[in-house]
Amino acid sequence: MSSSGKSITVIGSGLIGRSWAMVFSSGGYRVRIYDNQPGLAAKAIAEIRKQMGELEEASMLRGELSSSDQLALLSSHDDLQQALEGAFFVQESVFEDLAAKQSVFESVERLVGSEVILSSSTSCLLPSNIFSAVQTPNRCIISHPVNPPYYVRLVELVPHPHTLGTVMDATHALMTQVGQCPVRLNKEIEGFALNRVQYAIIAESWRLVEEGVISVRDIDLVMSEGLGMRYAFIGPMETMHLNAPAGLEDYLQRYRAGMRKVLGSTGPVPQFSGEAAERITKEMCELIPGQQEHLSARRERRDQLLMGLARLKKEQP
Ligand SMILES: NC(=O)C1=CN([C@@H]2O[C@H](COP(=O)(O)OP(=O)(O)OC[C@H]3O[C@@H](n4cnc5c(N)ncnc54)[C@H](O)[C@@H]3O)[C@@H](O)[C@H]2O)C=CC1
Ligand SMILES: O=C(O)[C@@H](O)C(=O)[C@H](O)[C@@H](O)CO
Repeated sequence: MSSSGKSITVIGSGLIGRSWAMVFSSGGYRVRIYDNQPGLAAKAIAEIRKQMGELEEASMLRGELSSSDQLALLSSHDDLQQALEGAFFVQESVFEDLAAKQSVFESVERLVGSEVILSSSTSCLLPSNIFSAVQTPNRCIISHPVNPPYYVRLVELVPHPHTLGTVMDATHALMTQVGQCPVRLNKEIEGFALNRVQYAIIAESWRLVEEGVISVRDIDLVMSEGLGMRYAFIGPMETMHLNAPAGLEDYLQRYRAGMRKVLGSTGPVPQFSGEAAERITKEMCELIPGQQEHLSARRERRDQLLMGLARLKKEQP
């Protein structure tokens, strides 16, 4: 898929809209950014200019083009029709509010051809709800990024019940071409995949802290120094596979009872409020300033871990 001369419109110039603009322009696409708050899209470009300069300075700018060439692809617009001119793909990134998103897509559909792909960045809203007022939902899709999208490249592609396979394929190709890592969901489900897993982890972590089983600091270490060190490089399926030299049945034989006992005792979803919330916030404010020194040690740990995982794979039959 060539980007030359092709245009993408980003609607909403906040944290995610800016990130999308940087990602798409890194792939050589012309990007028109629109925000309904006059002047905000222009401010977003000024912020992007600053970020791209810093990234280029640190040799971390994505794509083949220089920062000035990428910036030349960006334009800000306070008029929606102007922003949509020539777009083959529209990425909505307005507030996580169903009515706001429905209204955006109603307006957009009146201004673009039926072949233009309409995509939402929503974290959790279902496509069948977001696009409920769209006359031609077969060109609609969710492209859910993960914060910060410029560095965390996963994009969940979630179809509306009527989304065409060609629209899923074209969006997958676009996201791959701009360097993201798209995954395909075969149907819509609350929370998609990433947030279903993320919220399950958050719920159990919250419960263990709220019930005084473990401290705020230590539950985060369970993730950052334990599961996260593995999950940064291999997923849960590969983890099971590598943890069972005698095969998955062997793994399940060993852990099935334990998994059932643990999952059976996880109980109702926590309130996510009250004393635990205050305690977590207080402790995080005390902990975070000291975390910077960890980051510098990460690279060495990462290389050691990759070596360890490579050895695990080698030992596989
Ligand atoms: N913040 C995060 O970590 C992530 C957010 N998302 C999703 O991305 C979307 C955007 O999130 P953020 O960038 O964090 O929000 P944000 O609040 O930073 O930015 C939203 C922007 O949209 C603009 N806006 C609101 N209504 C508009 C309209 N009708 N037309 C044009 N512009 C409009 C606002 O002026 C604002 O600049 C949400 O759906 C969110 O759930 C997805 C993944 C991660
Ligand atoms: O965590 C993320 O970056 C994304 O999964 C999101 O969609 C939102 O931030 C979400 O987690 C907020 O609940």
